[in-house]
Parts: sequence; structure tokens; C-alpha cells
Amino acid sequence: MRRTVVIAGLGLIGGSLAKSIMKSEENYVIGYDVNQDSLEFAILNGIVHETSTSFTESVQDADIVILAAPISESIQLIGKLNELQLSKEMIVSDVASVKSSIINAASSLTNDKISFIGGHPMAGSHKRGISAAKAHLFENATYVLTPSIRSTEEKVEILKDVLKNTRSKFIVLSPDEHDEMTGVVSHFPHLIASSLVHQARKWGDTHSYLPNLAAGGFRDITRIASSNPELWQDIFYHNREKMSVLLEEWIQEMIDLKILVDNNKKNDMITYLQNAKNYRDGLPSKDKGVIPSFYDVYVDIKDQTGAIAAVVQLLADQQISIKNIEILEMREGITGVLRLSFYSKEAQAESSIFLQNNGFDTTIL
Ligand SMILES: NC(=O)C1=CN([C@@H]2O[C@H](COP(=O)(O)OP(=O)(O)OC[C@H]3O[C@@H](n4cnc5c(N)ncnc54)[C@H](O)[C@@H]3O)[C@@H](O)[C@H]2O)C=CC1
Ligand SMILES: O=C(O)C(=O)Cc1ccc(O)cc1
Repeated sequence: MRRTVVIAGLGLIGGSLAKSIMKSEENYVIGYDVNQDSLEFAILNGIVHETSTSFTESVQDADIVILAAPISESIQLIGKLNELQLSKEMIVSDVASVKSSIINAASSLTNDKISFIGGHPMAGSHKRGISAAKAHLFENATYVLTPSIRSTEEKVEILKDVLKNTRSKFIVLSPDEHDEMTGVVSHFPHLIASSLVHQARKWGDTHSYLPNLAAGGFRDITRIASSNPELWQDIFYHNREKMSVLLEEWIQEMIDLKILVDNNKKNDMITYLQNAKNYRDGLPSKDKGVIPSFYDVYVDIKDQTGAIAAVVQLLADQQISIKNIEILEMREGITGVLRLSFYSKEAQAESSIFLQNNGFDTTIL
């Protein structure tokens, strides 16, 4: 039986979900967005079967509705669900990065034909908008579900079935537990990344050469500061209580760290760094957890015409697929580093040895 799935908010996340849900012929997908360009893009690229410019009309006959707008907008859309006169049951879910305020809004739903199940696919990107949507965005990622009191096991199974082509791994959490944990490993690191960039920016005012010294480490730790500011403001606002507690904890951690630095005790500092390294190294890989860890090979490369193409061609000749390529620290006339990411440990090892045999210096960290 065909089921009608409405995705409200066809941006990075909504578009990526639409692409994966469209893979099953069981689903008829309708996209709703306030942005006409996103709707046109979705139709032109076959991302949905049909588009709509009216939320209430689009969801009228839906079996499943997924709210994928910014958090505050999704909360407004939940409010509109009470206006519907429904003739059949409907499962409503969302993708918001913070769950308590969504589930609070859902608890005010009076329509007993609606089963609300909160959702949060723990994968994304610093990009925004439907043009960045990818069907495989959530592959192997953790997908958190936070059922409201008015949903059942059976409805959760139906939702998982609709989302099965995301190939993500579902876990059920309470909204509070979700917000606490994502607060620690996702939201708070964004605040810190932005604060590190501000610190560097201020120093850059008096040391004009500073940006040229920002090496790989600074870029790695601040990558997420380049994400969509409106999205992150919305996340920090809705998770503000947890953010405030985490900031207090962090300030104390920084005070302790300052004492460690000032005391200049070699072994204490090594222990601090070693303990952090042990925990970081033991985090689950992309296959198992939320932190992506690909199989990377770093290739030293001269900044000369054709060097990157030569590396890519050598691997293509060996039929080795590259998942991602990133140029790190490439400056004119200076040896730079290419980070190649592979799908497996085997491809990582094979590529490294093969490139070495062809005259490149490679490193696996
Ligand atoms: N960006 C990321 O990495 C992740 C984001 N999320 C969550 O996904 C949601 C969407 O984020 P993105 O896709 O990144 O944002 P986006 O900016 O790429 O897309 C948002 C879309 O919603 C549309 N929109 C805005 N107001 C609307 C309304 N009232 N009704 C219908 N559509 C509306 C916009 O036109 C846009 O197409 C957010 O709630 C966010 O917390 C979840 C996981 C990862
Ligand atoms: O770019 C990154 O690493 C992210 O942090 C992606 C992300 C952003 C928001 C979420 O709610 C979940 C994942």
C-alpha cells in the first residue's frame, strides 16, 4: 500500500530525507517549503513527487509528516496541526537538533489521530539548503527517536520503516537525555569553536600575519564554526539551560587547566593530555557512533601543477574509490598536505603503500 509522506522544510536535512525516502516505491513524497526556489529545485531534480505551498493542504491526506524546518518554525507548524480535521491516523515526526521544546509543543496537540514521535538524525554538514542534500547523508549515523506519550511501539516501527533507506541506526531516548548528551558532544563544541575563532580574530587585529599561521589543528578544531549561524542560534536558544550548565563546567575546567599550565608540572600535563587522547581515540567510529572517523591518508604534496591529479589518477588506476579529498595547508611554493578519505581500512592501507611506492610521502594518523 502506498503511503503519503509530507516533508515540511526542504533544506539540507529535509531534502536529504526526501531523497532517501523516495528510494522506496511504497512512498509518495510531497514537499512543503516557504521558499519557492527550494520547491522548484526539488521538482526539477526529482527529489519529491509533488510540492505544495500550503502546509495544511499538503498534510491533509498524509500518513506521515516530517517537520524539517528550523526548530522554532517546526514548533509553529506543530501548532497548526491542531487546526486539521483528519479522517485517518497520522504519524508526525521532526528532525530538530533539540528535543524538549519540540516534545513540549507536541504535548499540546489535541488531535487524537496524531501520533507524535520526535526525531533527530545525528549527521549533517556546515552547508544549508536543498542543493546540499544527499541521499546518503545519514548512512550509519545514529538517528534518535523521542516518542511522545501519544505514540505507540507500533507507530515507532512504522516510522522506522519509512526511514529505513536512510540506513541510519535508531535509538530511543527521552528528550531530556537527548538534549543533555547532544549538548555535550554536538552543541557545546560549536560554542567553543566559535569562541576560539573570536580569540584568534582579536589577536589578528594586532598581529596581521596570524591568519597565515593558522595551521591544520586550528582549522580542524574550528571547522564547525563555519556552520549556518541562524541554525545554531536556534539550537543554542532551545537548549539554553543545558548550554549554561556546560559553560559553567567548562569555565571551571579552564580555571583548573590554567593552574596546570602555571604549575608547570611536566607529568601532570602529560597525564591530562594522555587521558584526553585515550578517551578521544576510544570514541566509536562513524560505523558505530556520532563522530565521523574516516580512513584517512595524508599525502605530502608539492604545490605544482598536476600533483593532485597524479595522486587521484594513480588510485583510480588501482580501482580504489576515494570518499573525500581535502587540501590542507597548500601554499604557493610550499609542500602541502592532501587528506584522502577512504571507505575501509583496507583501502586506506593499500592506497598509502601504493602512493609510497610511487614516490609520495604518506602518513596514517
Ligand atoms: N544542518 C545540520 O547539520 C542538521 C540540522 N538538523 C535540524 O534540521 C532542521 C533543518 O535544518 P537544515 O536542513 O540544516 O536547514 P536548512 O536551512 O538547510 O533548511 C531549512 C528549510 O526550511 C525551510 N523553512 C523555513 N521556515 C519554514 C516554514 N515555516 N515552513 C516550511 N519550511 C520552512 C527553509 O526555506 C529551508 O528550505 C533544523 O531543525 C535543525 O535543527 C538536524 C541534524 C543536522
Ligand atoms: O558538521 C558537523 O559535524 C555537525 O555538527 C553536524 C550536525 C549538526 C547539527 C546536528 O543536530 C547534528 C549534526
